[in-house]
Amino acid sequence: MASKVIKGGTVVTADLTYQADVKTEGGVITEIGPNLSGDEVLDATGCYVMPGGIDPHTHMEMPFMGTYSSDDFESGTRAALAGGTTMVVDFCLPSPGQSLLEARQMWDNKSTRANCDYSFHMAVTWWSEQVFNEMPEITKQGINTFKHFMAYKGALMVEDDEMYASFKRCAEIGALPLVHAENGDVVAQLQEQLLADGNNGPEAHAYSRPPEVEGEATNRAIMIADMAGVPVYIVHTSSEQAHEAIRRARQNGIRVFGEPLIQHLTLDDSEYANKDWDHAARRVMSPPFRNKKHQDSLWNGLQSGSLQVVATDHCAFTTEQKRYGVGDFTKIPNGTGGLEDRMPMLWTYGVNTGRLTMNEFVAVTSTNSAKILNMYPKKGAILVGADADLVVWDPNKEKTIESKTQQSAIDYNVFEGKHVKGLPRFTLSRGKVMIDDGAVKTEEGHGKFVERDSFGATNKALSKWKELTAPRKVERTGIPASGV
Ligand SMILES: NC(=O)NCCC(=O)O
Ligand SMILES: [Zn+2]
Ligand SMILES: [Zn+2]
Repeated sequence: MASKVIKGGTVVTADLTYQADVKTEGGVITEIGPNLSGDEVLDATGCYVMPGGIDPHTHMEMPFMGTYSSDDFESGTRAALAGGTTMVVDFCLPSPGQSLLEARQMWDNKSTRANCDYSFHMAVTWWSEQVFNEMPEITKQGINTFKHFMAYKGALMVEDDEMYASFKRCAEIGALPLVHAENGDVVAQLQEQLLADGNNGPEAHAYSRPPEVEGEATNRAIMIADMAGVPVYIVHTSSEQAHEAIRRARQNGIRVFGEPLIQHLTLDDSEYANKDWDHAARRVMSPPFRNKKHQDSLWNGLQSGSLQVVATDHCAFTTEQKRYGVGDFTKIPNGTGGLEDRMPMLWTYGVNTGRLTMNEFVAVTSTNSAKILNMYPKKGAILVGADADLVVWDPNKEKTIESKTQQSAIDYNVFEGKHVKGLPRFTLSRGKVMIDDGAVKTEEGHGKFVERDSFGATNKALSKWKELTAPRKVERTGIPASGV
């Protein structure tokens, strides 16, 4: 591949902002500095050159609620690149009783179509000696994160004893557990009651998942992880109650990460009151959208560092699929899209409003994920030797989001009508220009699997600490004779 120089821009990383050209060759960054030359020049005048976005939470072609999410690895990663995201981390989802290795194979087959690099989390959807035995093999295959669902009773949900066993296994093999934290038993009861009362519309989805079910489960997951001696990552943190549990734990020295979604940061629960059934159902996801108080809490968490990354949980269903739930909200496939819009929306509502600095933006959209998931500085960095996954960000480029021009395969967009200012001029995946001033030049199959080793920095630090503070038998002399 010919060398390229990104010229005349301002490099923005998680910790620095400076003027420099960036040269790429063979898919990696080879030089950073003034007046560089190369075979091809990309004009970055007036732009910020940033590490490409990493979305740590997506679901392509996910088998869920009797259907499959509609974006596959081709359309999903095309949408990602169009919005400045150069890597996604998707979930291998074994069906109950299925081997983890077999599920991995299935996701390998689907991901051959990816336009950008990707990695996988492995879900623990059932528990047995087989799962226990296969977990280390999965980490040897470059997957160091295991997802647990505390919700979706009767489907993906695991019980506390299973979660504790799996967390302990994660601690042994240096893996990081991820948790969807909602109290699935309480949700199931609330769903039943709402339906019995004739509350069957999409708004009842939100009523059945109040912030308390999330706060309780988040706290429980954190406490169980701490007892198992492993750090924990809470996905789609949407409420003050969940954030409060994370914040409190972090202040007490517990290793926990929190991941808000761009949807929860920028869209609120008034959407469910819309008179149009389709409008409300299209926004059904778990946890549901919250009110302004919760949104403020999430923004504050990103700013103060108690929440670390912004994801999408991209899991896109068409209107036709959402209509499976007409007359029974519990059958509306849960999930929303957002891959193309995460970076522009966060820039517009975060950086342009002063809630986030540009460096904080890079941290929460890219670098923090790379560090937490143990792939830094290959990903998430602008350093010599790092992969040339880059976005040349034009802070003056604007558009109104509309589904008719989006890359995603679905027929609507939950951000429809939002005006964003700040968009990619170029998006590069390992040095290849994929988005060129709005023109999509993606290449199906270009994406490669990114291996992530186990025993990341946080696992190492926590296991050392747990060893140091483990219960120890007190050795005594002169023990009195038993009283019996
Ligand atoms: N979030 C959601 O509603 N759908 C995707 C699956 C999940 O992450 O829970
Ligand atoms: Zn979830
Ligand atoms: Zn998800």
